Amino acid sequence: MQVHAPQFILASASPRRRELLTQIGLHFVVQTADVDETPLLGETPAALVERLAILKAETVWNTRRDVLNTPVLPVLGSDTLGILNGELLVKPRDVEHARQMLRQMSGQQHEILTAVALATTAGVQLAVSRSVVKFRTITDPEILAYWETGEPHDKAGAYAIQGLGAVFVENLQGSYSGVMGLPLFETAQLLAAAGIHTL
Ligand SMILES: Cc1cn([C@H]2C[C@H](O)[C@@H](COP(=O)(O)OP(=O)(O)OP(=O)(O)O)O2)c(=O)[nH]c1=O
Repeated sequence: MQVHAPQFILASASPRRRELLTQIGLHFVVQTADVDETPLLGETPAALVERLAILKAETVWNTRRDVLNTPVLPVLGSDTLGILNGELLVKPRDVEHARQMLRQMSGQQHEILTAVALATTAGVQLAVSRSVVKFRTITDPEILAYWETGEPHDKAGAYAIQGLGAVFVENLQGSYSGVMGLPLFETAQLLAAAGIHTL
């Protein structure tokens, strides 16, 4: 088996982000950043998603610098959230919260924002992907059955486009990988600007 040297550090616990980066042939190590994801008072969703992506990247960047006191590999951080009628769609706290979000999303369009931040010795570079997702009508029994599968528990907006949740998605305008948690077009551009190429 060939062992590849890591090209960067992924500051994320999300298996989806690992999967997407592996899909485009990148080699990386994971160091998770446990950050407080609570919105600040009056903070817009766009400002929140950018702040959290930067915070995740910078948190890991700073720990690496403290521990090693040497320049380190670039650090990639990311955050995903949804917006419906100006309200945030985050990870559900419980079945009631998921039910409340999915009822509102039923038959409607919502937006998914994913921000990607790359920390390097040159500072932090940021890219944001914005997608519009249209859901078909979803019934209450479907919402409960979906909750029982476990899939929505750790997903922004309480669904996964890459999973069973795909059956709710009538159409999508934007980035499929962005909705899934890491927009590959924007991520590849950020990495390329830091000298990390996929092709
Ligand atoms: C909308 C949607 C979200 N998601 C996921 C992507 C993210 O993992 C998650 C949103 O939570 P995030 O806080 O962005 O990420 P995370 O907590 O999973 O990982 P970390 O903070 O360590 O980076 O929702 C899907 O997997 N599919 C989808 O269709």
